Amino acid sequence: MIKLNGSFSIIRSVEHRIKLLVNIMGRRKAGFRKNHFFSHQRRNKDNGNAAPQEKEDRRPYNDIIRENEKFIQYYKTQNVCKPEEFDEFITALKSDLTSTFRITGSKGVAKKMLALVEGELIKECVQQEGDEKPPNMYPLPWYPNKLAWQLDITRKDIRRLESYYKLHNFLISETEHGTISRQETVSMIPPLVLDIQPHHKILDMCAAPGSKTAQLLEMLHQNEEVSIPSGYVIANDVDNKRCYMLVHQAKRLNSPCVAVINHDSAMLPNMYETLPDGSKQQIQFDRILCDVPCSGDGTLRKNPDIWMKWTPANALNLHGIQYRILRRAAELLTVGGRIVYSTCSINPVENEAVIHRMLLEANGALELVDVSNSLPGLKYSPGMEHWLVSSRNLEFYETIEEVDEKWNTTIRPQMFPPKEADKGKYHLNKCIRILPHQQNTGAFFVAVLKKVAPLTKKEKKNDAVMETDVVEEEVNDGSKKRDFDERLPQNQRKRRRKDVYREDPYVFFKDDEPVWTDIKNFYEISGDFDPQNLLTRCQEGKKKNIYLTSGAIRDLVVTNQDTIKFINTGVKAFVRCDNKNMKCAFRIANDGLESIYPYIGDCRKMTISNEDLKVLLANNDPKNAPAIVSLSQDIQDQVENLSPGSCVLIYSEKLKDNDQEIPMRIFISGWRGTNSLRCYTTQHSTVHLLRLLGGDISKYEISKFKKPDDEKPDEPATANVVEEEEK
Ligand SMILES: C[S@@+](CC[C@H](N)C(=O)[O-])C[C@H]1O[C@@H](n2cnc3c(N)ncnc32)[C@H](O)[C@@H]1O
Repeated sequence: MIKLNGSFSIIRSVEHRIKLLVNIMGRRKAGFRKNHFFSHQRRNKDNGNAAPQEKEDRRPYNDIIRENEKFIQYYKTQNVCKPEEFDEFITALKSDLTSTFRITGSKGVAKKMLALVEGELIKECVQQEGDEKPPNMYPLPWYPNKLAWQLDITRKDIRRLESYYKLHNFLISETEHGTISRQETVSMIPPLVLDIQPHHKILDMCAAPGSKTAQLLEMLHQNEEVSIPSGYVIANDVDNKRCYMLVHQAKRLNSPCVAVINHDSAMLPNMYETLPDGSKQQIQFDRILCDVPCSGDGTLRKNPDIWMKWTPANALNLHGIQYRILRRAAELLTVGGRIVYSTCSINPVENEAVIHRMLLEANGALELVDVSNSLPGLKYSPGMEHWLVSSRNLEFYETIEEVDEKWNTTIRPQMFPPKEADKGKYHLNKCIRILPHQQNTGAFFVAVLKKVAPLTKKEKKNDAVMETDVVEEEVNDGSKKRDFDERLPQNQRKRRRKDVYREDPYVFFKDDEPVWTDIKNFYEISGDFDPQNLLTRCQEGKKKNIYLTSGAIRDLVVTNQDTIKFINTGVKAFVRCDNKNMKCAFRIANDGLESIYPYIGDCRKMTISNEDLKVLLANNDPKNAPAIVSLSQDIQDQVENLSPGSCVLIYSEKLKDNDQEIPMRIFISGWRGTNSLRCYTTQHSTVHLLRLLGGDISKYEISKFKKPDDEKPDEPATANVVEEEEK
């Protein structure tokens, strides 16, 4: 055992012992699970990582003392960075985090957004009057196509300083519209190294609030030629409330290829899919993200309250659940598939120790992958191959044999590093550890694992299967199909009966769905479209909204809805609108338009010019829709062939990229009235589109700092309407 400074290595007084006991008993009362793995319910809502926030700790961040002697001693002893860098490491951790965002959307839209960010945004929003040196704003070198940007302004300042209100408005409206994602720099890394392809079956095991799920979905939709990719993302979180944050994320991205589910991922039931011959087979995922719950000390810059409650015990308590989540992921992964394991913790017990334990148990079936080449320019430290395990009192141990008996329940043998002779076997140096001073970010840990062989059942020891044993389910070969009703272990079957499913049902269309004939005829939907992928959320009565899923998601929901708690799926494709002028009771919704557009007949499509679209956007109040005669002759000619009702407006532009031309196409749900034309857009989308088209957005550029009397906008100000949600 290595003893540090005496003040930490022993419990000094009887009073202290009593205090500790009372503390522990208090916690037990509240429920062990709640205080540990489920404590995210009380954590900062935007990352679910930080240590539990006690009531008495709630104070303004400025008042928080960013000191913790144990923390300093712990990481100094662990040698997380070179000794000469340690002060820089701590200084960086004590400073506030800067802001970052990613540009998303189709290639064309992203290109145009990038031009705005590089041009106007810097000039207008960042550089302030009289600023000699504007804040630095730069693209992250390792993120493809300059689509991720870091601003050396803190998120707090952007929110707080009046001079940045335009930047704040920009970030809010574009985030709500879905064209940018506000995401921490380091949090962008796991999806990048998962190497996603559009046909992949992807599982995001701990997904809420969903910034990485969003990134996974964007990557799934990378081939713009295909409106509905064959792959999908299953986004899971154990916390029911946080699942609805995932629903919000998924809604922004309008994908028919995502389902949100609500389970403890360490015990995620097997899921099944239907083969062409109608038989069922267990799903083996191609890619799995395990962004596990963690102590979150890598987020100290964003969540400084962690300074006050950090202790080595947090990591010891989390190691078990982190490992069990990773182990379940390894079971659900196909051979040849990839897992990314990530945490925003600096602690090797939550990082390398979990990976080492997994590699050891997998016995050669999993290998660490070196992904350094896919992140050019990223500064990081290689994974640690040696670390110490410390008690909550900062007694450090090299091996399990040294551990004092009193820590037997908290310090486990699997938390220790590989023995010197075995070091080379595991290549833990292939893990990536990002420290805050390396490029002014939060701290983060990423490991990429590849499954090279099926997991095998380990030998039983003393007639008892060890807790750590890995058992691969019988899967995938068709010959080993399991009785469908028996796929859950006993304990989960009981639990299922107790569960109350509050979600509305997912009612997929049948072949002869009565409303479908009208929709199909009115929009001249092509025969390639499978109406069975449409669903409603009500069994009976008038259908209000009709949602679309991909065929694979439909099969997943239908096949697994008895055992999987689906929280949400489907993108809104049609909305009821009982307008007597239209021969169909449903209008097209903007949300599903990108997916459904190729199937809609030309009879309901119109092309629209920049000028006409700007006029529609500036007047999209239904009572004030522009008269058709006030629009261009081209629009008037097209309208002649279009009966009143819902239609698609198509705006196209060709963007120059060196010698290449990149097409940008935007689809908007429109309404051809008897004498007028309008588009359906929310205020955020209106602002976004006007921005993209070079229109006037001055009436939306309202400073939230101005008192209502100073300025009376004729529409509510963007910044006042929606509060931002960041990760
Ligand atoms: C680090 S956060 C995930 C952040 C998310 N991946 C993102 O990028 O937005 C960890 C999440 O794990 C969830 N969680 C904790 N224990 C879990 C478990 N056993 N199974 C599934 N999710 C769990 C928490 O509710 C929390 O939302």
